[in-house]
Amino acid sequence: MTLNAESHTGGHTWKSLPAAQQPDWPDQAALREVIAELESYPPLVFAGECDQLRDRLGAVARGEAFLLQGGDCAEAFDAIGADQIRNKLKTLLQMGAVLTYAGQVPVVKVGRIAGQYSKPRSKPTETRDGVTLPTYRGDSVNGFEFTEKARIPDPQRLKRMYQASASTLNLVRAFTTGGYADLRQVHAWNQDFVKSSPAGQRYEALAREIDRALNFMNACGVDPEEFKTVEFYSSHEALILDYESALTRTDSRTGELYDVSGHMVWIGERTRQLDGAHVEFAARIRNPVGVKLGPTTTPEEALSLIDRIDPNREPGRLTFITRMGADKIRDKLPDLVEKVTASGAQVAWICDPMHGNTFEAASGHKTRRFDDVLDEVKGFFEVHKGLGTHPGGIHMELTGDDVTECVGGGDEIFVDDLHQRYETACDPRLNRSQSLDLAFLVAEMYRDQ
Ligand SMILES: O=C[C@H](O)[C@H](O)COP(=O)(O)O
Ligand SMILES: C=C(OP(=O)(O)O)C(=O)O
Repeated sequence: MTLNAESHTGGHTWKSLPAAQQPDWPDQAALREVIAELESYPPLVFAGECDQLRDRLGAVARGEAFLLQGGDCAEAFDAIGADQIRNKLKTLLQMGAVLTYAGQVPVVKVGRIAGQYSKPRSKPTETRDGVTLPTYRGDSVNGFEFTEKARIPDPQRLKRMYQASASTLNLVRAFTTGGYADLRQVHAWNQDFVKSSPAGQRYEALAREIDRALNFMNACGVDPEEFKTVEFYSSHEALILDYESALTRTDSRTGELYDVSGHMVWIGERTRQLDGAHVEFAARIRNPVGVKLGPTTTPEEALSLIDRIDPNREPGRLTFITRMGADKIRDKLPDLVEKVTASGAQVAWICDPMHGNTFEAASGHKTRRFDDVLDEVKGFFEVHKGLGTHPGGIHMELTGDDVTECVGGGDEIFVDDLHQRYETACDPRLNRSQSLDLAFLVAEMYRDQ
């Protein structure tokens, strides 16, 4: 990987195109200084790791593996302590164990982590008690606090985003390769949880089965290295192009551009304009790329996105993350999948059952019903079963903490409970128990498929 001056000018074709959802940085000189500094920082991930993830996602696209992608709606600079990161990872590892064992499918694990600091918003401003301020756009841009000062976009935050991503990724790498993620730890990931929750108890029963299987293999003299570490990748929305461009480098092996801020990046529902900068950016980098598709997406748009981002029809290069809403998925998804499949493209189809199912509770909290989330996933599986295509995975907003942000689940949270631990900076996340409930139900759906 080299830092090639050329890559910051000639190759960055997206810079001349309109980019939606960008902050109004008030101090352009300060922004330029920050960008120059970011350009001198080392990569957070290596191009070879991105290639490896593209291969793994190729297996998902071919129907040989399942993608579990999840994490915070918005990571926060003040939440990068070891416990918080470990809790998130633990939840994803537990979900991965459930899907692998109960679903009997290899699971590709990708966090919404170590870079998910930027949020596209529906409105540019927010009004409280007659006071109107710029909306919060993620810790990479401005502060969550509702004050004039906090809400001014500050480019220094882009450096903090890099630093927070680096610290998080460092710990994630340590946890996933340093023994914590060893499959013989399946019980340890559940210790603080088992007694108090039905999902934890169900998980414990599964962990005992995994243990027996491991003991059996051990007794047969088999103790594969694959069980001792976990392959885990980072991902985030490539939203703030000043940041992503500064972290886009030319790979010395191939001369190709890679966004080295994360292994996989995705383009959101609000920034996937075919003539916009984000799609051009996605087309130019070699990382595996996701694109969110909401209910208004036409098959023609999906096909044009494929032509732009995956012209060589390379399985693993492009992942379509559909987020239709439980009430629309059965109507909207079939036409998309049918026409994309007929075109010969082999994209990975992933279900985001979160973003189409948000509503505001009477208390003013943005929330989601667990049952709607589940129903969208069910619809996703039904559509793919009907068409004979592969339901490739799920994309979740979740946390390892016992928050009360989404209603329902086995350990039921009611609308009146929302205020108890409502901690998200933007959208409501499934808590650990709801995440595990969902993993068990998805594993059943996958096996039945
Ligand atoms: O997480 C996704 C978006 O940033 C979010 O749904 C936008 O939320 P808003 O409608 O409150 O702006
Ligand atoms: C903003 C997001 O989703 P979408 O683009 O699908 O609304 C997100 O996943 O954080």
